[in-house]
Amino acid sequence: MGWDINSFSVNKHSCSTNMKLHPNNIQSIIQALKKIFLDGAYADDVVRNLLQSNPKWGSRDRRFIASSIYSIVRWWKRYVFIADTTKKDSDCFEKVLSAYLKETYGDGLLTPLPVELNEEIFASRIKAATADRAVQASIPDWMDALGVKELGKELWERELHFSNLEADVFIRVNTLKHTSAEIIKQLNAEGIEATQFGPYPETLKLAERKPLQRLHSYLNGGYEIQDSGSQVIAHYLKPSPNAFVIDACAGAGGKTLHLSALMGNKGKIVSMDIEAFKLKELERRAERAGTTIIQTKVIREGVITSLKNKADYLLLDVPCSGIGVLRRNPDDKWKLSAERIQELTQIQQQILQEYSSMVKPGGVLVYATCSILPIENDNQIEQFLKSNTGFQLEKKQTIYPSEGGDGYFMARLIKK
Ligand SMILES: C[S@@+](CC[C@H](N)C(=O)[O-])C[C@H]1O[C@@H](n2cnc3c(N)ncnc32)[C@H](O)[C@@H]1O
Repeated sequence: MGWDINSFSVNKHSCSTNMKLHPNNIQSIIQALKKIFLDGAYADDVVRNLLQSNPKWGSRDRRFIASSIYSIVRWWKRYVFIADTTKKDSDCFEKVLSAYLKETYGDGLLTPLPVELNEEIFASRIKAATADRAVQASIPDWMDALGVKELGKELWERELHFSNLEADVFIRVNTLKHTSAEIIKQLNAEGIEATQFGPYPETLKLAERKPLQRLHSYLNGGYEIQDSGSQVIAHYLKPSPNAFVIDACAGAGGKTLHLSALMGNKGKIVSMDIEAFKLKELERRAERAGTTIIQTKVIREGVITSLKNKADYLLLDVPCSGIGVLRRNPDDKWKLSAERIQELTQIQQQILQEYSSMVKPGGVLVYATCSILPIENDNQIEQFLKSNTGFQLEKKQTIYPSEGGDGYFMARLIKK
């Protein structure tokens, strides 16, 4: 089934309730957008700092400000088009915000917009936006062209639609400490509804987005916030208890922690990364999770060769474009470039070629990305297998955003 271009629906949560705009809120949103689009700051950081530095704002204002910023980041290109402006205009951000507010709240607005928009022109620009998929779906032209080239029009349009929806919140129950039923009960007591999602009992989906980090259930290490697709990867590696596992691009340890739980906290995991600060965060999370089998190691010269033929299981969760997780990180659309993806594919192949030497004969390697593009996924595995005939592909899988979570790829290889 193809996707109708009009299906890239925007903020149709159009509120019929009356909406008053406070000048302070408007200014805060405009300043935040300038930081994101002019200074290159990340939306998450900007929103967090803004809310933290204004503790007196009420919950309604906080929600309005955060959701306006995130929605405009997601739909930036479309609103720039509708407002008929460019970043070079001195009132670009006021116009874009006005277009967003007018479309979202319509007649419910009780105060004037930052910039008044002509009714007829506004309606005709909304209509004209539908003539161009990259405008209507709000993505850069180069990304739209790459998506079609990589996936074909039908699949790309479908995944684009799902990549523009607001992301659900998933958690992974820490089975070293609790069952899913126990966590569901604890969350209910804390006013949060959660249900099991997908093939694994430890994956729970929350009924609505709520801050979790200050809840007892979270602080006690009962669960981690982790997308449902991301939770498939540790199951793909499927390490047995007592095995020697290397997680070579471990970052802050989302997958390491899951692996240690699947191993029942038995065996050994060496979690490595080139960034020491990420491993420090991993150590903090490991302590909260109550796991004791993880050792962290910053990758320096000689580290990889010192582990040659040692791993029963190796996870390569390589750096990637993040095109599978755009609905969670919409500002990546504006920060990525075709050149950066090219560079990433070279790094991915280098990591595969070099780090695979750590797998012992009979051992298992899982290569994973949070991308749905074959250039970062299937093609990398194909290229690797051509020059590494000692490995054989056991299975591979792409998880698409249309399946409910974020998009991921994983391939499981066996060393003969
Ligand atoms: C997709 S992220 C990993 C996410 C992590 N596995 C998790 O589950 O939370 C990729 C990681 O690779 C690291 N990285 C980048 N280049 C690397 C290299 N040459 N060797 C090892 N790690 C690298 C990055 O610092 C980043 O933390």
